[in-house]
Amino acid sequence: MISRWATVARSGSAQGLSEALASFSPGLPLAVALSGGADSTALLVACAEKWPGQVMAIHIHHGLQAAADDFERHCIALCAQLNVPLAVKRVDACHASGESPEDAARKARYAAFGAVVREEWAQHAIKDIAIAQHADDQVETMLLALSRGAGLPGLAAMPARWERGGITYHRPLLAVPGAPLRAWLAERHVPWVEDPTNTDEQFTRNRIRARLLPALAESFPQFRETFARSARHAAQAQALLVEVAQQDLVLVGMPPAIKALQALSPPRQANVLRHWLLQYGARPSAAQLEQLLAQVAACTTRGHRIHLKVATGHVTRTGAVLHYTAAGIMAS
Ligand SMILES: Nc1ncnc2c1ncn2[C@@H]1O[C@H](COP(=O)(O)OP(=O)(O)OP(=O)(O)O)[C@@H](O)[C@H]1O
Repeated sequence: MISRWATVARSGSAQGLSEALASFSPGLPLAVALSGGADSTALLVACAEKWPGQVMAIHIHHGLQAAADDFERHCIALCAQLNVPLAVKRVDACHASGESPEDAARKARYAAFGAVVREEWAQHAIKDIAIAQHADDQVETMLLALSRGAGLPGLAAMPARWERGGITYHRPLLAVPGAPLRAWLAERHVPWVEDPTNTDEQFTRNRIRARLLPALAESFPQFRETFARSARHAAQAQALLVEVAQQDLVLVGMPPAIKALQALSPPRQANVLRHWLLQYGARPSAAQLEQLLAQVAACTTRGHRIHLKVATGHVTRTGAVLHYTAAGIMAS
C-alpha cells in the first residue's frame, strides 16, 4: 500500500494531495465525511492508505435528491473495498421557512456527524473528522461572500480546522485544486458519484465554478494561492475584532450602557454591538447596524426612545441600557 502511494505521489496530479496529507496530523482514529463525490472519495482513499486500520467513514443520507441512493451505494462499495468501517445515517433535512435547503442539509449533517461519533461509535472515542472541501471550494466561498457584500467573517471563508461539540473538524485539502483530485482517482481507477446538481447553473456556486474560475485562471494563474492568503488575512483580522469586542463588552457592560457605548469610536461601537447581538444569534444587516449607531448617537435625553428591528427581534432602550428582544423573550 505504501509503495503504491509513493509511486502515485510522483505524478503531477498527486503532488498536491500527497503534500496536503503529509502536513495533516489529526488525532486518530479519524473519521472522514464521505459524500461519495470525487473530493471526499479521494480524501478517504488517501487517509485510509496513510493510517491503515485507523480511519472510518461517515455518510449522511439526506434523502434530498433521487441520486441519494447512488451515493449511499458507492460509499458502501468503496468502504468494503478499502476495508474501512462505514456508518450511514439518514437525516430529515427539511428546511424551515427562511432557511435555504443547503443550510438545512449542512446543519443536519453536522448534527448527524456528532451523533455518529458520540453514540454509534462511542467505543472508538473519535475526536477528529476530516471533510473534503478544497482550494476551488474556498475560492467559490469567497466569491459568494463578496457577491453578498459580506464583511470579514464571510471573507475569511472556511477555516482549515475548528471545533464544535467536542469534535475537531479538519479541511486538509484547502490547498489542493479540484481537478488533480479527480485525476488522481482516475489514475487509480477509483470511481466516484457525480452530483447531478453540480452542473445546474441556477445555483450561484455552480455559475461561479463554471464561468468565473476559468476566467480567473486565465488572468490570474495564482488565484487560488492569493485568494487563500486573503482569506487568512481576513480570518486573522476577524479574530482580532472578536478580541476587541470581548474587551469592549466588558467596558460597556451587559446589557450595554448607552453612555459607555457613546465613548467608543463608531467602528468600535459597531463591532461591540455586532458581537453582543450575535450572542442571541442575531446578525444585523448593514442598514440596521447603521440605524442603531445613529440612534445611540442621538440618545442624549432621558426621553429618547429606541425601538429598532434587528434580525428577527428588536433592540430597545430601557433607561440607561439597551436590550435585545428575540421572539418575545427579552435578552440583556
Ligand atoms: N452526505 C454527506 N455525507 C457525509 N459527508 C458529506 C456529505 N455531503 C458533504 N459531505 C462532506 O462535506 C464536504 C463538502 O460538501 P459539499 O457538498 O460541498 O461537497 P461535495 O460536492 O459532496 O464534494 P465531495 O466531492 O467532496 O464529496 C464533502 O467533501 C464531504 O467531506
